[in-house]
Amino acid sequence: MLNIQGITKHYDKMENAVDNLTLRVLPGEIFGFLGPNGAGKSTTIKLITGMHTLDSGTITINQFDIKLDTIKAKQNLGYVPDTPNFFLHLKGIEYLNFLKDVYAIPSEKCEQTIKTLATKFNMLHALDDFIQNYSHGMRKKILIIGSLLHDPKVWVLDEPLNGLDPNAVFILKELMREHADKGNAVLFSTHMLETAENTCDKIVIIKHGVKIFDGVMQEVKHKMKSEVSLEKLFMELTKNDKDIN
Ligand SMILES: Nc1ncnc2c1ncn2[C@@H]1O[C@H](COP(=O)(O)OP(=O)(O)OP(=O)(O)O)[C@@H](O)[C@H]1O
Repeated sequence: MLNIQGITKHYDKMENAVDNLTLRVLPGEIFGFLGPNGAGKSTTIKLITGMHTLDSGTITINQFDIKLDTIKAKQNLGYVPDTPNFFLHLKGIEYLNFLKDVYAIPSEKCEQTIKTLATKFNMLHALDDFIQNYSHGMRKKILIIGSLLHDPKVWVLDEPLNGLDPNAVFILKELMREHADKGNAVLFSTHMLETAENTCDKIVIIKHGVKIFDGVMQEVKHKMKSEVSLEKLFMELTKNDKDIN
């Protein structure tokens, strides 16, 4: 459903920020995207969204190529950026209604989704306030709500857990599971390994833009013949630069 094939991106530095990366997120899967600071996670996610252009490789979102069929690809994508400081001059409800118009979502359906999600995230009371006056976590929540209004086939979240309170983390994990269980694909980046371990069906670890692990925890445990934690695996892989996959 999300198909990333041999993508490469470099900025002005000599080395690639993302280097020949391939990964697939299938319908029904939650994919955890891990890696040390500067590994290339946000760059990859921005390539998926079309905010950055690919040097080479292809990305398809529900079979629509982000380069060749940009509008359709974006219609199938829900995106939560890592920094939530957007549309600060709008009220929460104005931002959500703006998205309703952009994605041409029927009003009744949209209102219902807003009500359901805002209630879950304890944001109903804040919808008439300006986003500028929101806390970091509230800004994150309004972006999460907005990213789901059009019921995207592929939901991509860049460090969504940062700044959320424990209740919101719980709700978000539930929403990711529900969204995947409806046959959609979910990919999120995080440094919170314990959450990744208990939320994700599969994980990929990258370093210097290169994939160093891609698989399911059960496979890892089997391969290493021990009950290894994701934290231990991560430390080992990112320290030694070894590809055990
Ligand atoms: N706009 C940019 N211009 C130039 N270099 C950039 C830009 N954005 C990212 N980079 C570089 O690309 C590399 C990958 O950065 P990226 O933000 O994708 O990493 P990340 O895995 O998301 O890191 P973190 O976990 O710290 O958020 C880094 O070396 C970074 O300095």
